[in-house]
Amino acid sequence: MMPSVIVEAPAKLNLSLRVVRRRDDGFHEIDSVMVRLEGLADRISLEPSEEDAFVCEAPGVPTDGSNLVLRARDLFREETGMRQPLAIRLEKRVPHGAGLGGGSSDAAAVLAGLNALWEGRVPVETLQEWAARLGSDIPFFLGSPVARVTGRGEQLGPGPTVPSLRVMLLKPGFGVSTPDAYGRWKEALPLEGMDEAPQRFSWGELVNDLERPVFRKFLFLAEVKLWLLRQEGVEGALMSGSGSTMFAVLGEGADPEALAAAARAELDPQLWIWSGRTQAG
Ligand SMILES: C[C@](O)(CO)[C@H](O)COP(=O)(O)OP(=O)(O)OC[C@H]1O[C@@H](n2ccc(N)nc2=O)[C@H](O)[C@@H]1O
Ligand SMILES: Nc1ncnc2c1ncn2[C@@H]1O[C@H](COP(=O)(O)OP(=O)(O)OP(=O)(O)O)[C@@H](O)[C@H]1O
Repeated sequence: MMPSVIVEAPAKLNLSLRVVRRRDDGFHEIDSVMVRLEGLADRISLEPSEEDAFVCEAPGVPTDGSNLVLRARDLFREETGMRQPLAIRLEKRVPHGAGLGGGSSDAAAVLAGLNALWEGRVPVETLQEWAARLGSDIPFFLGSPVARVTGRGEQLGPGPTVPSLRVMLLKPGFGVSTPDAYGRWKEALPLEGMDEAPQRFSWGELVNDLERPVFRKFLFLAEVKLWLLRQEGVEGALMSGSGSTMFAVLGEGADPEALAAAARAELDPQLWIWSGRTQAG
């Protein structure tokens, strides 16, 4: 019997997300700098067994064939002919509907993990081609921790040199649907009082063209951004991907625990909050 493997599936942030145009196939051409996070990751165990099984206890995450973990498993099997039954367990730590690429990262981790069980026979470029069939964001998770992505998100290029950034993530109880966010792009009018200009840093800029359409529907997210920008030690604030996670880039003087307590007291006691670092590129 093959050995088992445990793979980590880290979350991502979009430091910049420019939407260039809507394509004829309904997808949007984007130009984005994506970074992976250090220490915020789902965990997936892939255990060769007598028959297939899949366990995921996270509320709201599908356990049927629509879960990206199973879609990645099935695609790997179709392409390689690997037949070994597997007991798969997915432990979610990354919230879903959050713009953190949780499901995408799970799919990439399964492709990489199954390839490890398959003695690394599939080159990473081929895994990335398969990944792109499952979702636009997935190839990124099989490449460098910082990358510039174009096309519908599946074309990877070298990213800028970004140091490990101190960040704080805040997510309200609701999620945002990615197709809905892209669908509202362009129609949305500017929001009064909202400065959409890129926030510039020595390593690049923070900007997200999906903020305007998403903020129009979820004004609370605009409030979170403005609140963050007023706090001491916060150097920048942005929505990640299509939301609903808002993140702050923290200066060395910021106190994440005090910030989290203030956010819960002043914005929403139910906020999910995580603080840590991005992986350096
Ligand atoms: C918002 C981001 O997270 C930013 O990194 C991604 O662009 C989303 O990528 P994803 O979740 O992997 O998206 P997919 O699963 O490929 O697509 C879901 C849906 O989002 C919309 N979509 C997605 C990617 C893209 N470049 N343009 C789009 O219009 C399409 O309606 C698509 O049917
Ligand atoms: N392994 C998975 N983990 C989480 N959600 C999954 C998974 N597989 C399928 N889904 C479905 O996909 C939806 C979006 O989840 P996901 O975590 O990928 O969203 P997201 O944070 O918006 O990602 P992105 O940043 O790629 O837009 C979920 O609400 C769920 O129905």
